[in-house]
Amino acid sequence: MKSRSKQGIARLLELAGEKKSLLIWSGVLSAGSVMMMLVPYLSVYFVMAELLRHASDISGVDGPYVIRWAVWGVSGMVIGYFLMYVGGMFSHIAAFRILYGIRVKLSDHLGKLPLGYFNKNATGKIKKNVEMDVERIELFIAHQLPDLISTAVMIVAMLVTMFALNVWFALACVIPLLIGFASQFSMMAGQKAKAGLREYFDALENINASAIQYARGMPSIKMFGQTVRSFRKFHADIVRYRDFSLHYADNFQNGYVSFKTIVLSLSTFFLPVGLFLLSGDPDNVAFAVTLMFFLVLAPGIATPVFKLNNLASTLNVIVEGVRRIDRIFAEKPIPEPKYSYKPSSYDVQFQEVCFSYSGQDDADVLHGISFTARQGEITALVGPSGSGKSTIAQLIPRFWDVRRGSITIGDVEIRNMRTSDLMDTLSFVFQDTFLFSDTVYNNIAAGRPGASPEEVYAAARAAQCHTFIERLPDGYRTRIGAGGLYLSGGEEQRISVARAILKNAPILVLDEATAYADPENEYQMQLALRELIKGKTVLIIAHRLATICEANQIIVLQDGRIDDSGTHHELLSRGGLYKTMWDAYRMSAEWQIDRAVERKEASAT
Ligand SMILES: Nc1ncnc2c1ncn2[C@@H]1O[C@H](COP(=O)(O)OP(=O)(O)OP(=O)(O)O)[C@@H](O)[C@H]1O
Repeated sequence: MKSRSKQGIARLLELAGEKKSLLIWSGVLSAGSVMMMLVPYLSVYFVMAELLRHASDISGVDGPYVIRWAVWGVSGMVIGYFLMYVGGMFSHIAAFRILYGIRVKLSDHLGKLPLGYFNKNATGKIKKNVEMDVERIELFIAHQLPDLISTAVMIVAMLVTMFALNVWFALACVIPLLIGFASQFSMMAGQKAKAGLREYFDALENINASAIQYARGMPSIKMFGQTVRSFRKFHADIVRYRDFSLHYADNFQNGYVSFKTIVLSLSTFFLPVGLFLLSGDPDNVAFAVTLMFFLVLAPGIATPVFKLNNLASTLNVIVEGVRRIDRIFAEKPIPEPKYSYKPSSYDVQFQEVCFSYSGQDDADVLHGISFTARQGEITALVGPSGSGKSTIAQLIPRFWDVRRGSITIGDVEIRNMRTSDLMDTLSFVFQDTFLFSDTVYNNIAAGRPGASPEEVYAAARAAQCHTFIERLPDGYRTRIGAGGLYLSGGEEQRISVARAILKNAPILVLDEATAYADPENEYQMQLALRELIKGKTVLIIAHRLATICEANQIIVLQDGRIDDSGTHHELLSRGGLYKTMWDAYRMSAEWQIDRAVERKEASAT
């Protein structure tokens, strides 16, 4: 926990771990490079001084001395560039290693978070944290950090030189500089500025989240003839971002303008001092040279000072970015047990399970659910929409943890199994199929890494998808998803069934697995599933009640409670909610048949 107290660069370095030495080297080399880059300035000074000293008799100039300084000047520049190049290499290597490290850590951590986290945080927001904030860190480490060091060193070196040459001139430069910085600093580093930056990040995250929602919702927007303005959230977020940015920039205006005016007019401050002192001793050549040197050097300090100012504001952005990345790391993963128990049998038992998505007991969507899905049997969950079927199914792989009660597999509470062990015992076919942007083959093979091609093809055959895959342009090598081919809902679902068949886990959860299948395919899939479920604990959620008539046990749910349970015939004979649902289902099926017959007769006449 101690590490969490670190912030900004320190936390970044901590995240960077062993790559710290590269950063230090890059800083040292950048500082060295800047020192070398100052040598040409010094050489100009000494050459000028020599020339002015012998202005009345140029033949008295020490030629070898002038040449020596010229060589020093050129060498300093060459060495400076070389050090800058090597330092840049180091900082880039460090930056990309850090980028890689943080991304791997983040994705690993995100993978362990309960699904509730993704519910609470929109995809766009997570994407911004994982992509933009991390990317900014790379930019900062690779370019801006060495720049920051070299700029700071350059300013210090220039100031030291100034003080060495003439304390009064130097003070006449430094005091205005400090006043300028103070006016900037008060605006940039105060609590108000920090809060502003936080608000700026929030506005940016909101825009990201609503932009993604906007793009995803495009079919509905088009379908219902909505305009951009009518997609209120996105529009409101854009307006909020604009207003906030303008207001935020406005706040800095006065400070920045006075800072810039002061830094750009440093000669206004030291020139009167210089002329006043020179008027008392007009023949002092050395003093005149120093004044001239200041006239060259003082405007030269403006560039690094502006740079330092910009980099300092970037630093604030980085600190806030790191804070947001840390916020993801601070999210608690699903707790893993110290020792993982492995079940020896695979009955799935719910005991008095209560659950709410928010964690609050007054928002429970499941109330005291108890049932056992036996190994080798099919248990079906039925009930009206929103009665809690999918929630029950998703508690088994611990997408969320129960609020009260327990779920056991065999004799092991699932919270006493490591996630990897729990996942090994489960195959899940979701209502909303998710396929990776990858080849069809890899999508199926994801079910069991290391499976042989024959096993992958056999799973595809069993899931009734081999034939349509063979017909795709590149067969199993066809890429699907973004940048590839799109499949129909039924095809996607059969590929996910093939994935589950390949995994061949002892517990199988099918959440509307045949929802998209047409009658012919549904029959084929039923055959495939019959093969798949032999000897396994099977939990099926189905709206089409015909597909679960033969289940060993049907659990009827209503409003998150078990209304009844039994076999199809038992439930029908009791005449409760199940019978009502069955009658409604039959009627709708008959209505569909009647409609089909009518259409056929109409087309025949
Ligand atoms: N991610 C979620 N966050 C908050 N509430 C949710 C979430 N998912 C479902 N719910 C709520 O939990 C309750 C049960 O939903 P669930 O999806 O389990 O029902 P279901 O019986 O599977 O419905 P359907 O047949 O329509 O899929 C509903 O009131 C729903 O609004």
